Amino acid sequence: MSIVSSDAFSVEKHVAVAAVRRACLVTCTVFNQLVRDRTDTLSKEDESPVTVGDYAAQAVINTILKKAFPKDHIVGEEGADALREESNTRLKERVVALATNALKEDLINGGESQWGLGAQDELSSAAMLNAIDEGNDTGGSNKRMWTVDPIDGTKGFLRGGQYAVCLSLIVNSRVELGVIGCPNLPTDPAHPGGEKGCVFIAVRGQGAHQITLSGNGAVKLPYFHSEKSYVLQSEEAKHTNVPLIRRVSEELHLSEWGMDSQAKYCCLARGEGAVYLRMPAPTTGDKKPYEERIWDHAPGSILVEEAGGKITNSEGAPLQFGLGRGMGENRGFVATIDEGLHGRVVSAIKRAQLVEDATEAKSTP
Ligand SMILES: Nc1ncnc2c1ncn2[C@@H]1O[C@H](COP(=O)(O)O)[C@@H](OP(=O)(O)O)[C@H]1O
Ligand SMILES: [Mg+2]
Ligand SMILES: [Mg+2]
Ligand SMILES: [Mg+2]
Repeated sequence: MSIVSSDAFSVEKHVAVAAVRRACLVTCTVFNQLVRDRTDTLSKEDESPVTVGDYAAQAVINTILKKAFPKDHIVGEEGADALREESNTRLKERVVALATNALKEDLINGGESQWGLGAQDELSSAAMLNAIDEGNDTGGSNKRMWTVDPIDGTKGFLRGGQYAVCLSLIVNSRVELGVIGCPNLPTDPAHPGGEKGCVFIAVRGQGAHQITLSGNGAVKLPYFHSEKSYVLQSEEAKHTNVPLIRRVSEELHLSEWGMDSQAKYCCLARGEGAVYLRMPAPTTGDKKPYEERIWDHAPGSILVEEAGGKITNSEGAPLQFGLGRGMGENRGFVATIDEGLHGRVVSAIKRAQLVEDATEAKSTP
């Protein structure tokens, strides 16, 4: 029999919160200084955007993780190859400067340990790029590994909407800890125009909490009850199956709420939404559906579970975090706080898929 003490993963939690808060210093600076005039953004091979903020935030998080837990593996979204190209020297210099500043800055309410760099410490450009590349682990089932998504919802970030800095710890395929920073999310759902900036923290068996980005307070999730019942879904139509979600929402009398990033999981966990629903976008020809990545769902999934909710794929099966960087065949995601509603959503999806299949069969000559 294993005995788990109630403060299991306590050091990991403090390190993860410091890493996410420091990474948020980067993303807020980048948004205020750079994104507004649309500089320092590259397109990745899949045409998704990556900004100076994605690179610098991953450098900050990985530097802190490697200092605290040198033996741990890291599965991070970004890699530093593009920054090593001569044509991107200016971008590289900005990344290094931004990451260095965020690692040195005093973290307000950072507690005893700031998990940053001392004033005298310097990291070379090469060391910073190597830190980004520490995130190139392939993932897998029997290891202790962190997932890092330095900016989740990069498109939301670029349009001044929701985005999230996301970190999780997975041990032998099970998510044990998740920390999500949402700099643009109101701290109080009852006052959407009020203070913004939240950090969400979940540890397996210890519940889920929200603190402010400046490190104040701790509210246990869920704590809010929204008057309307919302289905939270991607703002980006290409990331999901919009017509199918519409059918499910209509059947269950739920209102749709489009939002970028894992901020959706956070809103669900605190009680603002009823369902998080994500279904693979329809593909044409032989093209396979998009394979989801572990860093896009591991932190959000533990947040929902520790808030008392349930998350599975659209067929009611558990999510797979031990297959590698990807999550295997994409069957979508269903998360709810209310367990009874979860089953109703899974059934409604089945019915909506039958209608979808019948419509497709009719239109195929
Ligand atoms: N075709 C697709 N289907 C589903 N998800 C996709 C996708 N293309 C990219 N994504 C992922 O969707 C994430 C954003 O999710 P959401 O739609 O909930 O805002 C992106 O994270 P990044 O912004 O970190 O790249 C990216 O990993
Ligand atoms: Mg991306
Ligand atoms: Mg992401
Ligand atoms: Mg990202």
